[in-house]
Formats: sequence, C-alpha cells, structure tokens
Amino acid sequence: MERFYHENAALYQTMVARLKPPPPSRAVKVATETPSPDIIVSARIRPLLNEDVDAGFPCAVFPRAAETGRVDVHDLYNHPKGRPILKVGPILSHCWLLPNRGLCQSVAYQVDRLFNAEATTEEVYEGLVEDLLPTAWHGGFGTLFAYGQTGSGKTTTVSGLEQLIAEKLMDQSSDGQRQLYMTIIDLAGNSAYDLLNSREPISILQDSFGDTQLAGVTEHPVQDRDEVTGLIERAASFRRTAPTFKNDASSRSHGICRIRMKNPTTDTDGLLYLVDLAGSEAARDVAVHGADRMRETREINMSLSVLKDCIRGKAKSAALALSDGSKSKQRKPHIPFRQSALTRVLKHVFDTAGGRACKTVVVACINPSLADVGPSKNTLRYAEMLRVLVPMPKNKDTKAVSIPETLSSSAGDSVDTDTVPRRLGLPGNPSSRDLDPTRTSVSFKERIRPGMVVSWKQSTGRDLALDTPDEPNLAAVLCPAEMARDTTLGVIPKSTLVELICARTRTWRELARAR
Ligand SMILES: Nc1ncnc2c1ncn2[C@@H]1O[C@H](COP(=O)(O)OP(=O)(O)OP(=O)(O)O)[C@@H](O)[C@H]1O
Repeated sequence: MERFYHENAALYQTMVARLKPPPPSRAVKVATETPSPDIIVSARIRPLLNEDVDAGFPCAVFPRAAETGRVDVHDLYNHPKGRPILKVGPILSHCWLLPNRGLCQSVAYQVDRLFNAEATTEEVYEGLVEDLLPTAWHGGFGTLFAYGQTGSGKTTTVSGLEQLIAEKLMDQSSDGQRQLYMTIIDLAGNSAYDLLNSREPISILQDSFGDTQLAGVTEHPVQDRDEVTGLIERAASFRRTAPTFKNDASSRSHGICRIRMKNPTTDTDGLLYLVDLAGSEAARDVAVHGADRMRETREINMSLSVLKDCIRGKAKSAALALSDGSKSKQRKPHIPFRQSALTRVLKHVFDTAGGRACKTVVVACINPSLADVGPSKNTLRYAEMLRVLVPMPKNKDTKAVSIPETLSSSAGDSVDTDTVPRRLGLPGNPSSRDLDPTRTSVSFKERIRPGMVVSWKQSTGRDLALDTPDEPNLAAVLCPAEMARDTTLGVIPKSTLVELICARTRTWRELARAR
C-alpha cells in the first residue's frame, strides 16, 4: 500500500489542491449536548518529519481553520477501473467537489481540542494538563492517555508534558505544600515491571477494599526538577520496545508514570497518571511475525479496546446522571475495567471511590504523512468513539436569578450580549446561537435553551409572534428555557422572561460577527 501511495503522491497532491471545502452549514442547530467536562478528547498532529518528506510522502491530515476541533483526512483509493481517486469515506456529511470527477467525499473527524503541527508542547500543556494538575493537587485523580500509531509522537508528547509538569510542581507559588512521589511502570500483557528498579517484575493485586495495589513497586520521593528528569530518563532506558515497519524502537508496552501528591497537613493524597500507550498498529505493521510478537500485538489491541469501552462507559454514566437517567429505568452502563491489566491498574479512573474529583484527557497522536493515512483514520475514529456528549447543564436556579438593575431594558442602551449570561449568574454562553426566528418553521419557543443568548434583527412589518417590546431592532433576548417551555406556543409573556434587551446599535449580523 505504501508503494501505491508513493507512486501516486504527485497526483494526490494535485487532487487535494483542487478540493473545495464544503460551504459552512446554514442549518440552525440548537446545542442540547456538550462534551463531558471531565473527559477531554483531543488530537495532536505531529509535523511531517524530514524523513517523511525525503521519502516523498505528502501531508494527508488537514485541520479545518474555521471549525474548532474538526479535521479532514483525505485518502487515496486504488480504483479498479483506472486512475486512483480520493477515497469515499463512510461519513457522508462532507461532500467535496472535485473538478472533472464528480462528487467525492472526505472523512472528517471531530475532537474536543485539536493541536496542529505547529503547536508546541507548552500549548498542549496549557490546553490539556493545566486542569489535571489542580485536580490531583487537591486530592483527586488526573489521568492523561496518549494514544496512536507507532511513530505518531506519543512518547514525545508525554515526556515533554512530564518535564513541564515537573517544572510546575516544583514552582513554589503553587497552592499549598505537597510531598511528591514518582513511580514509573511498564505493562506488557498481564505483566507489570518497575522501570525505576531495573525492570523488576511487580504484581497487580486487589486489596480487601477493592483497590488495586502494585505490590513490590518502588516509589521515589522527588524534590526538584532534575530528580524528575533523571527518573524519566532512567525509566525510558528500561522501556520495552521492538521494531515495527514504521519505527525501529516502537513501544510495545504501556508506560505509566504516576505522581502521588501527598498533603502533609491532611494526610490525603491525589494522583496524576501520564500514560504512554503502546502503539496501536495492526498486526501487519509488526516487523517480525513470530508467535510471541503476534500475541503481544493481540494483547495490546485488546487492552486498547477495553480502555475505550471503559472510557465510554464512564462518560455514558456521567451523561445518564446529568440527564436524570438514574430516576428512569435506564441501566447504568457496564464498565469492564477488570478485563485488562491496564484498566485494572487505572481502576480509579473508571470507578471513582468516595466522590473524589476525576478528570481524564486523551491525546490521539497523529502522523500526518500519507503513508500513515490508514492508521491516522483509525486513531481519529478511536478518539471519536471516546467522545460521549452529555446534556447541557440545566440551570436549576434560573427562577431565583435576580436581574441586576444595570441590565434593565432601556431604549437606546447598547448591550454586550456576550457578558449578559455571566452578569445574570448563568453558565457562560455555551449555546449561543444567532437565530432568526422568522426563518425557520421550528417554533422560537422550542429553540430556546437555558442561558442562551438569542439575537436577530426584526424585519419591518414581520410579526415575530411573541410578545416583543416595542423596539423594532430587537437584538437580544436572554431567556430561561424552563419558563419558555411553560408558555403557550408563540407567546412568551414578558413576565416569564428574565430579561429582554433592546440594542439599537447592534444587529444580529453584527452580533454574529462579534462572537
Ligand atoms: N511534536 C513533534 N515535533 C517534532 N517531532 C516530533 C513530534 N512528535 C514526534 N516527533 C518525532 O517523531 C518521531 C516519533 O515520535 P515518538 O517516538 O514520540 O512516537 P511514538 O508514538 O511514541 O512511537 P512508538 O509508539 O513507536 O514508541 C520521533 O523522531 C520524534 O522526535
């Protein structure tokens, strides 16, 4: 396959250059779901390396400039009847027009946060780890998984983040004092090894409370950044690797770095885990197809599959809890963490005891080279499967919200609608949409969600079928959904709205641009 890509690299580049991005969707959608705040699924695209360029492979992964977290992957399809064409993906939502070739489709993937090839490890740290660290610092669990095909940048990402974390932890300005202990282990199949003790085998046991214990592991107290760096380097020299077609020293085990943060005042501790997962390559990419190697690949893929089920199970439980599913008869999702050593060691991530805070971040690492386009699609598909959307938080206190006098509707006031929800004590502005109520058949009332800022320009002479103020250039309405839902169709009495804001100076288009 690599040869096919290589031979058609120039044709591929011409076809990709001619692709026209799909026009922005005009459909009006109301966001009722949001990514879980406790599980962030991200992707990091590493730069094309000199060796990729020298080998003649172009880039096949393209983040969309205009859409956050969206990335296109263009594959080449060896058409049996002639010249190769860009492969038709299974997702039909994005049809791109290719001149002289009719309609062809490209596969688009969505993640919560996307880091392109120019992103530095510092940016990844700021985007992903800055939230994990306080969670562990204050007695919770923070876990980061780096997932991806061999050579996609997992180890580079994790070790870079470890250095930055070490720096941050040693920063005296941190909130309170903690004693720090570091453990680094290696999981190969069901066996575990202590990488800070010459790769001595250790046992994964369950204690009488059901907690997983790593029997025989050494825990190293660390006091400065150099100590952390020294331990990371020592662990790397003991990491289990084996050659694959893509990487001479591919990680064939899961590397787990655990930093325990003990609060000497309360005698409690929080845990930060950084997990550099084994390469997710298919069996065909393994250089030596011996029985041991094949079994190892099977075990790795099985543990990655169980990990996916566990992360999804946890996210679905969270979604169920938020949608009041526990009150209904809906069954709690099964989280099969006992099915692999990896998920047993990380049991607390999926089965949080005592209501301790738990945040999880997944970084899907991508090699953008056309030679790796198949594995990149698999990695992004895996990342998408980990994304479970949860219902938007309901604002239970809406009725209790008092309207600050500064927000009262006075004709002639210019209103900054972006700050309105915050000023009313409502959650951010997550579902803001510019909705022109005169353009769709869905009733205005049904499209309103809690905390949403709805803005439009009323065309002259059009009846909005709601109790609007006299102001013709009505620009923004902030409305609590519970109230809107209770009203009769088409009429939202003023008394049920938290606030009607008239802004003479900003039309809905201006507001959209400003946002
Ligand atoms: N963000 C980056 N910027 C520059 N080079 C990178 C980046 N990420 C990875 N690389 C380079 O890509 C190559 C592969 O990276 P790395 O070893 O981290 O991959 P990996 O996914 O851990 O592979 P494996 O699973 O086989 O261990 C290395 O040469 C590394 O220097």
